[in-house]
Amino acid sequence: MAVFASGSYDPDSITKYSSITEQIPRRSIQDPETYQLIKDSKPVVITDTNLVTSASKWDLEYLNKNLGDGLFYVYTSNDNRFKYFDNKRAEKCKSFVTPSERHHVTFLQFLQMLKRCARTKEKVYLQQTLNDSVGTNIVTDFLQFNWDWVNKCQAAYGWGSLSSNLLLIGLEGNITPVHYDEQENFFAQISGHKRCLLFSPDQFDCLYPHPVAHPCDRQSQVNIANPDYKKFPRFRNAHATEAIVGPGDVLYIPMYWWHQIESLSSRIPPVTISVNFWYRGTPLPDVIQYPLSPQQRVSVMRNVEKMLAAALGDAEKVGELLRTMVEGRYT
Ligand SMILES: CCC[C@@H](CC(=O)O)C(=O)C(=O)O
Ligand SMILES: [Zn+2]
Repeated sequence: MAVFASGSYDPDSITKYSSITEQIPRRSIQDPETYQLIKDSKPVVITDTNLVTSASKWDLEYLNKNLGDGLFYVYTSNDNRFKYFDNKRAEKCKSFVTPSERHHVTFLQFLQMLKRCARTKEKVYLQQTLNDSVGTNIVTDFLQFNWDWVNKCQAAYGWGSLSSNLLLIGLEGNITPVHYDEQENFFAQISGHKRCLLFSPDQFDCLYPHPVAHPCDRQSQVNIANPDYKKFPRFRNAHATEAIVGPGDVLYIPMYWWHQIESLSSRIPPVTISVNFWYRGTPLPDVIQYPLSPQQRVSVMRNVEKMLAAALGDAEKVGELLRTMVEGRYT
């Protein structure tokens, strides 16, 4: 494997997908278009926010010294895909095979797992909400994030409160497969490069999410690297927009936008480090404007699935009822 200069990535490590059609714009915080894109709930890479500059010194050694002796959620996967699943639902769903395994370990144990991956080809992904168990140096770095800028954005767009900052430490090749979140997200890249593929919320019908009651709610059933066009024919019509983010870049992932995030390979640094900023969405407007936005349609579909599961007393019966309601009547 070639060694790449620090801070670069191997362009050959980028899987070619047919569904990519355009690039996500890269803009400065000085550029008014940046704020128009965010206002329009459109993705944009903001290149000079200094949002997490205080974390640019975060590497495995510094984090091991300063993250404290708390426990961290670390996922292991036999392939390189880390598809999110709801642990509680997974435990209730006997037929569900977990796509990865969740471990609760110290940072030192995480480093040992990383070392083992070099031998076993297993993949590992630390995904931990930053909490008050971290050491004082990390608290200092955290307080030195550019809160002035991000708080101004939160207020300007009427977003809800910051729900969490998730620390992500991944290996080259790690993939978080296509899914959407019900939160606004400033995704800050600290170390290494990640390739981000985004699909607009109006492509819900091309991306076939699992049922809302399923452990993989919000996750697409389509593996975009090897789509099953028999089961998911409309994926042929999907079109993605792409960005490669590097240290200092902040990608705005609007709420309900589908995204797949891939850690690109480089040798220096051996891992990718990111911190996301998840904000609760804007509260519902007093007066609903019609036609509904694609995001509002997704929210309505989610509520219908939840309501029917509750009304029937069994989420497994929702599909049959919907087919009875629609087939031959609403087609
Ligand atoms: C568990 C969250 C993973 C992250 C993507 C990634 O960096 O792998 C993401 O999907 C998000 O920030 O919304
Ligand atoms: Zn996400």
